[in-house]
Amino acid sequence: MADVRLLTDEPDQRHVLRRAWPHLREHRRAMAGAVAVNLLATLSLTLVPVMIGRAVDELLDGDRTGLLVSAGVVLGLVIARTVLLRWSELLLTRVGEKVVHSLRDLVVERLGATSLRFLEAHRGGDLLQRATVEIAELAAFVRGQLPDLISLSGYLLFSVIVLLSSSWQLFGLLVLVFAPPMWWLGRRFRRAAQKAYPAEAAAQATLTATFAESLLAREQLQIDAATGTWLDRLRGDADAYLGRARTAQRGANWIDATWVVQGLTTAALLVAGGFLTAGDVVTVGVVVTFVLASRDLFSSVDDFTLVAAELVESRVGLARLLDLLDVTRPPAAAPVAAAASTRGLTVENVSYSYRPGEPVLHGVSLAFAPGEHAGIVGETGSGKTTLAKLLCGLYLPDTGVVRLGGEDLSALDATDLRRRLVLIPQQVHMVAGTLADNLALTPGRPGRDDFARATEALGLTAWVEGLPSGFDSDLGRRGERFSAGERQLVGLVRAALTDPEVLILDEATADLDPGTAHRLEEALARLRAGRTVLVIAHRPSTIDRLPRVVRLHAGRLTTEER
Ligand SMILES: Nc1ncnc2c1ncn2[C@@H]1O[C@H](COP(=O)(O)OP(=O)(O)OP(=O)(O)O)[C@@H](O)[C@H]1O
Repeated sequence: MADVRLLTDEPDQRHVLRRAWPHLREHRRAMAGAVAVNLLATLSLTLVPVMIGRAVDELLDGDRTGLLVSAGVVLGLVIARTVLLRWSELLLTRVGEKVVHSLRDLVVERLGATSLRFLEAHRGGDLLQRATVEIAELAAFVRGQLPDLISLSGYLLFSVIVLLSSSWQLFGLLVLVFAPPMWWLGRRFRRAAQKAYPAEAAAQATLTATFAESLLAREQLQIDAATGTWLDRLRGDADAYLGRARTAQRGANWIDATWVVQGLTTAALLVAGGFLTAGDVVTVGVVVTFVLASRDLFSSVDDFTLVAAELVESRVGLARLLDLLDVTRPPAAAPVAAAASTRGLTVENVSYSYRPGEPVLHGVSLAFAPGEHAGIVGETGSGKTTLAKLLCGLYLPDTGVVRLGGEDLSALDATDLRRRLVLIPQQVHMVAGTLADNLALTPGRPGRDDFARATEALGLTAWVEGLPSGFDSDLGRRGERFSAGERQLVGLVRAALTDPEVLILDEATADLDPGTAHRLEEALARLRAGRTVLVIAHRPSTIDRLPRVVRLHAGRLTTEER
């Protein structure tokens, strides 16, 4: 089985910022500016208790002028802090949004370009969760908590400098009474959170995946009266999620114990301050500065505890996002082997398995000349669709090689490949919108005139004109207003717009009405000229018309029928 790197439910949390740095690098100037303004705002806040302490001393000394100056400085600091804080929040939000935006674009780009095998190996809901919910949470964190987090870090740093220079004795006391229990509580919280939050995120992704799958399969579940069983499964996932969310919540309870530590510290500062002022070691103003600053410090720690939970969650989300970006990173360009001298499309000793040790194709070798028209037939499950996907490079073979014009498909540029080889699957997928919206999903961004030219060339103008609003006909959320055959007509028009060297049509197995079957045959006959056309044929009428037919049986080529 060809290697496919898989996503991890609970990816490594270590060094997430360092790993995210390549995505942040281009924003580093804007980030540095925003952080600098934020730190200035924090410095203004840190100086307020110092000025109040000085004002208290001036009041006790009867120094009115000094008191007025100090009061004016306090006012100035508060105003400066308010203005600077708003400004920094604005800057941080702006740069944060830009980072999140570019991450989202990158995720969409990577998922769009990643291999079919990778997509099939993961539950759609998990990818959805990483590409939408986790990015949205990251954006919310950037808007809501990131400015607080930077302020808090700055505040801690400035407080230490200011308080240490005011009184080393009171500072020592503050450190002794406050820091050890806070460190211990923080450690308990971190330990609990490190396990609980990734587990909670993984359980949430599982629940999203199960729910997304039940929506897709809703019709089948109703037909089979299996909704109840499925609901049990959904309930099981929901219970698992709730259990993990509760564990995460219990971890957060450690944070509440910080209140007791805060009370103890204030009491200790007041008592020690009383003794120190009585012995003329410090002034009353310094004690006031310490009590006020420690209150600010406590409220910062409270804020920090709130932010800490969000921080851990965002870190988990970021780690899951980086995991997705990591495993979908395009491989380094392989050295291009010298082109073999073969022409057309060749399959050389190709094997493929979806699950290790269970090959569905065994050493298949085939060659289709340029301009050849051939059919691939075989019973259900014989490997026709798998072969078609290998032939157009959607899967890479486990062993062997598929070449176009002598070049290994895996060495071709992805965009070039998609232009040269087009597959029309049995079930052509449509997006919500009009026929024009769906035709626009073709390389080269074709417009109305191109649509008209392509339908004309395929003899489908009358068919389009017969639709309620021509190219503007609404096809429903997933194109459900079109039958399987009509969707294949859309696929053929898209193929005509792409103009590939090789066209592979996996014929729809659903019964086609005679009108649609005739249009498909006619359009395919017109599209044939000058290109290789391979049809995975199911209908006897198609098989009868094919000049060459190869047959697969249980993943092996059996006979060339003509
Ligand atoms: N995405 C997948 N994951 C796992 N197994 C798969 C996948 N797609 C196909 N298979 C298995 O591979 C085998 C070949 O399937 P494939 O669809 O290629 O056969 P087929 O000849 O095209 O069948 P049909 O005529 O019914 O379309 C089958 O056993 C099928 O169950």
